[in-house]
Amino acid sequence: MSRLDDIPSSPGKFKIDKSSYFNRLRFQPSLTKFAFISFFLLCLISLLFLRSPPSVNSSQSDPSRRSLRTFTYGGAAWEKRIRASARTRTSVTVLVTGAAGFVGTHVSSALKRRGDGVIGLDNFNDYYDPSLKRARQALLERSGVFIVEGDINDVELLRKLFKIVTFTHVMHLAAQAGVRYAMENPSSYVHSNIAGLVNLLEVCKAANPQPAIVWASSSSVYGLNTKVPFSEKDRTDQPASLYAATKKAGEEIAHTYNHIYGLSLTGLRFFTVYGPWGRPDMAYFFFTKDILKGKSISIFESANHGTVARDFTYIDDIVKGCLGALDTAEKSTGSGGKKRGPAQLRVFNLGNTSPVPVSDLVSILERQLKVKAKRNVIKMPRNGDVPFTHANISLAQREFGYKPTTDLQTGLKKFVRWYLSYYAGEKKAAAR
Ligand SMILES: O=C(O)[C@H]1O[C@H](OP(=O)(O)OP(=O)(O)OC[C@H]2O[C@@H](n3ccc(=O)[nH]c3=O)[C@H](O)[C@@H]2O)[C@H](O)[C@@H](O)[C@H]1O
Repeated sequence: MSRLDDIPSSPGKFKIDKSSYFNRLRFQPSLTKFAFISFFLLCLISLLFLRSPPSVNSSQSDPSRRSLRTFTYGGAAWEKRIRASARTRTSVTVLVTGAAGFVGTHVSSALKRRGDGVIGLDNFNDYYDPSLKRARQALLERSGVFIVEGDINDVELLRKLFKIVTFTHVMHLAAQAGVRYAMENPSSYVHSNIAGLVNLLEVCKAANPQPAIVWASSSSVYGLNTKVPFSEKDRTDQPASLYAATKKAGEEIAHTYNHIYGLSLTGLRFFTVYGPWGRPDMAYFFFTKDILKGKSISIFESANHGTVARDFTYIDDIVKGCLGALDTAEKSTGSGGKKRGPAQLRVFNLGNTSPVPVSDLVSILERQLKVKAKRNVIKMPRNGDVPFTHANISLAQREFGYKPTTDLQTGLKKFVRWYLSYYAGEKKAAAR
């Protein structure tokens, strides 16, 4: 008879006779008992070892998982810095995720300037040059904002922060940005924009009191819509990129957490934000770099030589919109994971309401930089881009007086001034 024949055909019939097993054990000599206990302890230790978290600061080689790095945090000095940064002269204390990012830095700085308590959180990933993020961090530190290094997917860290500080608000700006990069690294979008959002909302929902949450959605949710200007009431079910799809998913997830847990949630659909301390992956930024280097730039055109245009929005206008949304956010109604009543759920466009063709953006840069661009006009690749965006901002105007005041010419002038001085400074530092 083979050993397989010992196993009954139905697993339900297979029962270990525990009583006889333990009875047998009881009557063994003490040496056997000792051997058994030692073996048991050894197994337990091995199990604990296998389940222990990865070593601190271990970096992952898979680029899609680069932001899963673990971080060192904790300790009295760390908590002291958090408490100091959270000190408020108003009644508002905000956790800003993505604080070392472009919008995150500007918003954190504005909140701190007006007296709010601000704690930043950022994973400093290498989607673009991390030294720029470090420079933004240094800027914020000088104004008293501490950025905790960590990932929004780290539930323990989030819980710890909520234990140390009573946040009245969360300004959730951490995300995997960029429309075209989604084709290169799709999982990073799922990781940050979906899993990270859910993780954060889970911690917020369980907090007592629950904070009100304002978060970054995107103009890209309008996808292939042709009706302009884009209004919040328009359909958003034809995203052109995975980035857009994850932001749209975020809006649906927000609905769920509002409905079940009473979280107050406000999504802001940003329209191509630009300005000083901006993102190097965005066209206005790398066009500037390439024009100065004498490299050719690709300018996309849509079908039949159509113009590709964007409702470029200056960072200071976006910051005003973020603060307006935060100041009009009502309190969440739940506590400790239980809903106590209906809570606020909002979505706003934050755009400039005047789309500009990309070729005009290049002409403005040429004038500001005093260098002629080497233009290479090509058909827009199928890369997730949409031909145009145009915001209707009447809702944000009505709700919190949102009124953009910076045109592209003025905004780019400020950007170019910053760009030249920032990179001249970097060159000088490198030469030293
Ligand atoms: O509003 C948003 O929600 C998004 O805004 C931004 O996306 P976009 O509006 O696509 O900005 P950006 O890449 O600067 O391209 C600008 C223009 O240049 C064109 N473009 C681009 C590259 C190129 O080589 N040539 C070109 O013509 C291109 O076709 C486009 O017309 C953010 O990156 C994104 O994270 C998200 O926040």
